[in-house]
Order: sequence, then structure tokens, then C-alpha cells
Amino acid sequence: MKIIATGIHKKFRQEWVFKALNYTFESGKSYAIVGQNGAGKSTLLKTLAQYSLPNKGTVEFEGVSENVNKQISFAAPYSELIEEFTLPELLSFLIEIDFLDARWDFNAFTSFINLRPSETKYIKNFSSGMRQKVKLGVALAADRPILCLDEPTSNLDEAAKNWFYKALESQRHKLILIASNEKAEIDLCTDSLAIADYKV
Ligand SMILES: Nc1ncnc2c1ncn2[C@@H]1O[C@H](COP(=O)(O)OP(=O)(O)OP(=O)(O)O)[C@@H](O)[C@H]1O
Repeated sequence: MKIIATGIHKKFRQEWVFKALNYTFESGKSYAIVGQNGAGKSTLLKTLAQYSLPNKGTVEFEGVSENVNKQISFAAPYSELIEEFTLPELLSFLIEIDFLDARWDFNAFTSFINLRPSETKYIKNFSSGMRQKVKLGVALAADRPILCLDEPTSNLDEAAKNWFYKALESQRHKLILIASNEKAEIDLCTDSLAIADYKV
């Protein structure tokens, strides 16, 4: 599978975030999207995932015959969980809509993420680190060939970061995109794309 970005430009009002970006992303590789705060990392990630349209140019998925959304799992600080659910309810819902395989029941998932909240605790009452671990766990557990992660270790403690680094190793067959300015996250990737190279 490939994501092929051809001459993509993105702006908000009169402000260009990136221009003339040509890049091919392939399965089996991991790409760090790097740049300073406000450079456009999240915007590029969303554009590549086809959550946001470029003003000019195209993003194509090679080797995908059906709905491209079903090829992607995405986790970001701004992505949302269903706050009114408990974790068992969230997992049942994700299995019901075919986002997760049926084997991801509460026991399997909590042992995968190495975090076992009370089964009756609402997600709205999870701490920010618990929330982030659940988002990452869901994204990693989904059997989808493209993994998009924005600042994946934000709010994670050292043990949770190490869990993520290890969990990512089992995903190396996927096409992985990580938007980050954390050295440890960038170092996980095989390739790197600097937004600053696409400003003029
Ligand atoms: N929906 C929007 N409307 C207007 N401007 C936006 C919108 N989304 C992003 N921007 C602007 O686009 C630029 C890039 O934002 P983006 O969030 O992609 O940067 P980033 O590199 O991910 O930043 P950070 O490292 O701080 O998370 C910023 O100037 C931001 O204000």
C-alpha cells in the first residue's frame, strides 16, 4: 500500500501551511513528520489521512479498492473517545462497528495496554494519560494497514512510553505516520519529512 501526495498545497485563509509537497509513503516504513510548533504537522497528517482536503494537488491511496477511511487508524490529542462510555462499553462498540476484531474484549485489551481501569469508570473520568493510552491502544489494536499518530507519547509517563515503543515494533509491516517534535518519537521512524522544506 502507498499514499501518494502529488503537489499538495494547504492554506488557512491567506496563510500557507505547506506548498508543492510531493511524497510517496509506503507500507513497511515509518515516517516522522517534523517541524516546530504551528509548522503544520497535524495539518499534513490530517491531509494525508484524507480527513482534510488540500487546496491544490491530490492524495491518492494506491492498492485500495474500497473506502479509504477503513484503511486508517488515527490517534491524536484532539481525537475523541466516547465520554459517556465505560471502557468495556467502548470496546463493545468498536467491535460492533467492526473497528476492532472480536478478540479485543476488556481482558485482552487491558492486558495489551497494561492498564486496567475499573470496569464501571466512565471515560470522562479517565486521567489524560489513561485516555491517551486507550486511544493508542485502540489505534494499535485495529487491524488497519495505515497508522496515523499525532504526538503519540503526550501525557504518557516513562513506563507508558516504553510500552508504546515496544507495541509499535509489532506494527512495522504497516504504513506508519507520526507527527512529532519529540526526539524519541522521531527516532522510532525510518524516514523523516520536515514541513519547513515545503513552505516556499
Ligand atoms: N482549522 C484551522 N483554521 C485556521 N487555521 C488553522 C486551522 N488548523 C490549523 N491552523 C493553523 O495552521 C498552522 C499549522 O497548525 P498545525 O496544528 O498543523 O501545526 P503543528 O505543527 O501540528 O503544531 P504543534 O506542534 O503546535 O501541534 C497554524 O498556524 C494553525 O494556527
